[in-house]
Amino acid sequence: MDASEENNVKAVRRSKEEKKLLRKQIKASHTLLKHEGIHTTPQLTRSLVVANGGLGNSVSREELSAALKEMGEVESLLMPPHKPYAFVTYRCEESALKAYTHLNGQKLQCGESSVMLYLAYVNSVTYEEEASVPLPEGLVLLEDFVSPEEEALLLAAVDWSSTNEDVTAQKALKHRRVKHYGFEFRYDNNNVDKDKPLPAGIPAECLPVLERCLRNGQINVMPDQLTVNQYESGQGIPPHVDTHSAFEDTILSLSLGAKTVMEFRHPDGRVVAVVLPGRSLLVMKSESRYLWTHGITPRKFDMVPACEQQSPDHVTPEPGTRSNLTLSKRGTRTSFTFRKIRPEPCRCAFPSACDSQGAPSTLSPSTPSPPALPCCHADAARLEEEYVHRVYDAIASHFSSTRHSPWPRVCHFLSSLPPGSVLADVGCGNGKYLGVNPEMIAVGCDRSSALVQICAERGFHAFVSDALNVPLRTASCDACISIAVIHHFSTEERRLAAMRELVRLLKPGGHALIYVWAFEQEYNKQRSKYLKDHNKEHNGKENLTKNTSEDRREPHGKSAIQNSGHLEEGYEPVGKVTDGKLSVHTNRTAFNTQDLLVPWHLKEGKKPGEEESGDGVKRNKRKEKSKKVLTNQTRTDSNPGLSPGFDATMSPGLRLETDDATHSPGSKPSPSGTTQTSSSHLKSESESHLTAVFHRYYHVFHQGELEQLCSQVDGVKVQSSYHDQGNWCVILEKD
Ligand SMILES: O=C(O)CCC(=O)C(=O)O
Ligand SMILES: [Fe+2]
Ligand SMILES: [Zn+2]
Repeated sequence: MDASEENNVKAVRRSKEEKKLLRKQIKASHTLLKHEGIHTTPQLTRSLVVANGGLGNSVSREELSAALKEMGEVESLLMPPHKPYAFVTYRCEESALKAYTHLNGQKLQCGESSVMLYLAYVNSVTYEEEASVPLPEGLVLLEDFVSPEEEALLLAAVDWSSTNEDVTAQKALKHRRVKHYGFEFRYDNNNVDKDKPLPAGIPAECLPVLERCLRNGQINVMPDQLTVNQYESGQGIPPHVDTHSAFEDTILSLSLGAKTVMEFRHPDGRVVAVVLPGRSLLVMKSESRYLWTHGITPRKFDMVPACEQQSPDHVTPEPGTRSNLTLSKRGTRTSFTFRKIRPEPCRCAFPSACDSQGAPSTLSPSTPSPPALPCCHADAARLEEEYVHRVYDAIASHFSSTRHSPWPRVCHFLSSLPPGSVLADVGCGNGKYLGVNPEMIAVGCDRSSALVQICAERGFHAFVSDALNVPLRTASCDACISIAVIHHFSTEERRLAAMRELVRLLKPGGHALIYVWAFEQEYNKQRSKYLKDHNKEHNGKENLTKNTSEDRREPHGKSAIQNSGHLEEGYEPVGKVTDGKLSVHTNRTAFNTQDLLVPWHLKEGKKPGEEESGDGVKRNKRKEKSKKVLTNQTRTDSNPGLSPGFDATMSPGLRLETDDATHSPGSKPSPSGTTQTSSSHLKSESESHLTAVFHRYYHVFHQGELEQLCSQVDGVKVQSSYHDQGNWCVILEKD
């Protein structure tokens, strides 16, 4: 080939790449318009939207900012929380042009992974910032309360290596380790034995700090109880109210070491995230102490204001409504929580949260009533965000640790695909189907970035995507699978849209396999494993039986679900949507409604590292463990519709690196305030466990419903349909 031929080939290749880039860019612009209402323009302007360069893609402000600054002087960089895009405005158009030319279609390295950036000009940067939420009443954060020297002294005062556990009641909880001084706080009854002081009182090193608090008026009596919590990155404490009957009003929490974000939740759904820097003192009094829950979501990154000096309170509304946020990596944090034992019953002004005044244990945060079935697209999206996406992100690692047996009939479908077939697994979870047939090219996507991260760690190709809008070319796949995904869409319209999207990806003649959870758990006189396991539970497996029955009468379930004082209602299996609200299903029982919330329990109290991700041996071990301790819904590999698990997110061995969003599923109010229910709450449990209950939304399909849905999709026919262990399944073929 002579030089001119070579140049021609290069030019052709270049133009092919350019075309490809253009296509991708158009697609990105289209998505921005469709989902976010962002209009891009072909005209050169100073502002650009950077698709894939958002906090929602785990891109940090620093990383993006560094790349953008290389192109010219940046006037502003707006990174809306949780979004997969950012806006940049340059001082002049030349810089914007340079950024467009050099960064569009280029990879940005973020941490160990990279994202492909697509840039487009915008006429205006339209992102509505909401006013920041005030701190809960009675909450005060005092920064730099102790000096670095005092911090070192206090940290050194805690001897974690001590084997004399009786003295300080040291405990390795699953999500953190704790030591108690003065009195032990017992996680089994969420209270203290007031007549059993511990041999070790509050360490002398704390006294100067406490005296300062007395002098400054933060407290008016000397505390006599100290709990030291130590959190590694990825660990947390479930949302709770410190038991009223155990402790007096004021609670001091001194943060040492790495900063973290503590979320405060009001029963009306308001959530305030407070950044606690190292060496700061948090004073919780009155409403913030008695009524709001406080908790730390277990994750490895927090969203914090990008410019910390600006905001003395470090308050960010949740879900994030400020755009000047960045990701902050967590490190080890040690907190000293000082409290005064309460000798008499509490007579606070918050009886709904007061155990002395008849409310359930204070560790159960009060949360509002469950959501109603959505009546519009926006409501549906919010419901799914709260009751599907956040839950899966929260349970991702445990979910993954219990999902290792691929379903035989799904495997059969995959194995029968010819070598070289391109497969898309939409809603791939931990990727358990991506490696089934090594002869094919399999790519997965999932709405949960935490699960996608697990796929990546396992060496699978996966990306974060909503099933309604998969960024793959039309007709690019020989086969698609959607296993236990479509039942999480809360309107028929959205279920249909998900199906259409799946079909869009297929080549003519391509096949899609779809599994959804069935209303009919008994079919052809055969009960599904899901129901059968219920029987087992009633035949002697003691701790399982206990879990099941607890599900039914768990008193705190009540407060989480309906927030009233009658313990028996609200957590009963409810046969229909009552007063417009979704009902809560009782696990391992037959369904009696199609749209429901399936409770799911996260336990705290296991030893750290018990569930590590890793090889098959470890996984098997985990499975054994799981059998012993998991609550009823955790042994549900027999049904892909159920995400099993005790708390995985709090499991150190399985923590994910990219948990940017806040997570405690259910912990945030929806932006509109229409779905205010928390999808998780805490209950106290015996055996030193704390259990958080999560609720996932499901629409279980009646017989024939899946086929009926398929019939509304043009250009595809149902090749076969069947019932498989409590699921309705179809294989579609594209015309
Ligand atoms: O770590 C903290 O700051 C809070 C600890 C806490 O809430 C507790 O132990 O009750
Ligand atoms: Fe607390
Ligand atoms: Zn009280």
